[in-house]
Amino acid sequence: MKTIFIVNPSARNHHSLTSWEKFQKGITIPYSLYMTEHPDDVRRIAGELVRENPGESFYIIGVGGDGTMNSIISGTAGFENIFIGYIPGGSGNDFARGYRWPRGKHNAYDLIRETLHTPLPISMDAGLFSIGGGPKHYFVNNIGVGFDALIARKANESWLKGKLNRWSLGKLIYPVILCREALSFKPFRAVIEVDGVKRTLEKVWFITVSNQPYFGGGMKIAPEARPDDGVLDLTIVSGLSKWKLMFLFISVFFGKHTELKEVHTLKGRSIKMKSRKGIPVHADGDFAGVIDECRELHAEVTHGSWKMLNRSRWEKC
Ligand SMILES: Nc1ncnc2c1ncn2[C@@H]1O[C@H](COP(=O)(O)OP(=O)(O)OP(=O)(O)O)[C@@H](O)[C@H]1O
Repeated sequence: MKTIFIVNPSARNHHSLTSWEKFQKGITIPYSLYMTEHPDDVRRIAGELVRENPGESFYIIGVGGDGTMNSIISGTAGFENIFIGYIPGGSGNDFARGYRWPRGKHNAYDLIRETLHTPLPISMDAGLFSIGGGPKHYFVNNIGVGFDALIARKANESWLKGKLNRWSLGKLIYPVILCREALSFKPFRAVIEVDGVKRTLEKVWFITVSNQPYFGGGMKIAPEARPDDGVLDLTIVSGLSKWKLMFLFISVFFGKHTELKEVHTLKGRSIKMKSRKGIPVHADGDFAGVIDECRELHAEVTHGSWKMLNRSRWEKC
């Protein structure tokens, strides 16, 4: 079993490299290190490892945030002998929350070391999506259409996120942008199809399709979602007044928003979505495109498509 660390030096607005350099000094297990410049580098690295070491198994440990874990899982899905671990180093780290992985670097490292000689893999799901019949991409946490995608996009573009990340306060950007954008956002009509059943929804703020419960740095948007159950969880927010949006924003941290009459939940394996005007889409917190009448979103679950290296935290529940 070989251990490979794949570090995204640009996570947490480039602050992850400095914290990795400090952390690296404490690693006692043998490992190889790759710094990636682009998300696509991971597939090339995984391909080379598997070709050059036939029959060998690998622990691939991502170091970064949710975008980094998306790139690691997208780049390694389909390789039989790859087991994925994580050293959290991003701004939001919802991957750690949703996959019951330690959020502290040192605890995460201990968990990886625990299974070094006796792997305890667990198969996990991912989601696949495409827009307007374009290329398919993976998501590991969730995709969102509407207001949440708008917030994610504005937050990633904001100069303030970089400044806040310097003090590990990056997620404070979300309430700031939410208040600003809520004033001008216009809810939209959407047509969705879940496992073949069509519905037209009016005055939609956003629709999230989740593989695990968390998004936006700790908001429990899909409290019932499990990344190993073979289904995706939809959270639909529609017909909400602007003042109630603030209430929803607070209650979502506790997963209580689903009790509001404006919040509906569904489960499904195959989802289609379209809307009349250009509505933004995010995948794992990164802007992924827009949907409209001609550009439909398709999402599906890929059950058990990758392996996480330690199942011990799932056995306790
Ligand atoms: N393996 C990779 N190598 C280089 N860049 C990557 C890699 N994976 C993702 N990226 C890019 O780096 C950006 C930031 O990475 P990431 O999302 O991991 O950190 P973050 O935004 O600080 O954390 P979080 O998503 O948890 O809030 C991503 O938006 C993506 O474009």
